Amino acid sequence: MEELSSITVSQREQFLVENDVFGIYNYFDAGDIATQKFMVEIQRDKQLDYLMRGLRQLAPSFSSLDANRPWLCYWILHSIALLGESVDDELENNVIDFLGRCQGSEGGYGGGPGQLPHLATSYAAVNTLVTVGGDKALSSINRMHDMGEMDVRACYTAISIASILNILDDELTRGLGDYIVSCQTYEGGIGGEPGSEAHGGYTYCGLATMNLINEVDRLDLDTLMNWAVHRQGVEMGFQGRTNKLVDGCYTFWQAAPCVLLQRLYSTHDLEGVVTESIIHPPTLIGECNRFLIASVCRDMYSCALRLVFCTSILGVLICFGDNHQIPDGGFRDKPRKARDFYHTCYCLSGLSVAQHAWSKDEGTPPLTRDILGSYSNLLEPVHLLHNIVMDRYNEANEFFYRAA
Ligand SMILES: CC(C)=CCC/C(C)=C/CC/C(C)=C/COP(=O)(O)OP(=O)(O)O
Ligand SMILES: [Zn+2]
Repeated sequence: MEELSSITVSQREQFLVENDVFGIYNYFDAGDIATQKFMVEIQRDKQLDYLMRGLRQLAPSFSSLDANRPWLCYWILHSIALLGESVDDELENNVIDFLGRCQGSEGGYGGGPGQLPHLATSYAAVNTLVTVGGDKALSSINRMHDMGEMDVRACYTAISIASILNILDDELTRGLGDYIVSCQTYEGGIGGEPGSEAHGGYTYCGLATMNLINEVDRLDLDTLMNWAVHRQGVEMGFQGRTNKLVDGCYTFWQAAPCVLLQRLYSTHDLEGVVTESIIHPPTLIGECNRFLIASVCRDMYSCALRLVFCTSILGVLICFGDNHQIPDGGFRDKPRKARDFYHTCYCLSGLSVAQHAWSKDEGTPPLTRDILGSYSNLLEPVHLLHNIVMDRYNEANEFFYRAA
């Protein structure tokens, strides 16, 4: 402890996280096959139980999230959809009715009934209604809109909503590409505003937006990719920004950009950059020095990419949602933190992205080697630009195409 007193707060926190995480990996490595299998198994029943209970009733401590109620609907319903399940008609109707009461008279959704509409809660509400699916949910959305804020998350939520609802036009996209390009930093990632530090959350938002408005080639994609793959630390999880702690939710915010870029490189015929890698999830389990592998591969996209995906799956399953420490389902930020619906949503989303990263097309299921643990861990694929389960997105796409 004497040694610890001479280091900074951040170094101390990093040290403690590494200690926790390596303790879990050592426990995993020392375990027999049955223990290891159990630790990497997504316990669907327990996850669903946690999510369903949250959808019906929340504890009084959730009152601090009163301005985020559409987000709670999205985190929970999207997690349920990722697990390949849906809710009964009564709950669906309650969700549609509740979100209807959050909708402003001039369009947009507030954080709760009577609250001012906000782009972020509008994004959560639209994604929830698309996830619920069906004419009643989709036709409950009033497609009028009103712009307000100015940062990369606001750009993304507005464009994501407009794209899904089929109301994207030149007026909405004018100057947007210039703004996002101006938010890409010297590190390669994207910050929330010009001059701000690159961060995984905004990098996802910026890259997804540039894809949606067909201007992605204007970003420096090589430095972006380089920045994103280097956000994975020795703990195997991802950090949101340089020198910060890993956190389970960045498994989505950082891995989705990696997959988006990988697909972009493939369609631009730059397959040499992303070639088949020799490292597969089973090779990593119980194997000697995974950290050595990480450092050897640091500058090779091919290895780095597959490594990113398989180690992040391992990390997420045993550190952010491990069965021996969160026996009742749910995922969390990091060891010692409590589970919550936000981290459950984004850990599961990141797992899905990683599982489906190597599928050739939408209809082709992933190979067994790309699913860590049993194949029953397979999650539904998501639309990378909206983080909505693919078949729900396709239904909404057709619906709003007809409604145009
Ligand atoms: C569509 C949508 C919801 C987008 C949100 C994207 C997102 C997650 C943005 C992150 C914002 C941010 C700077 C967090 C830093 O928090 P921190 O300092 O507590 O965390 P850190 O140490 O991990 O950076
Ligand atoms: Zn987080």
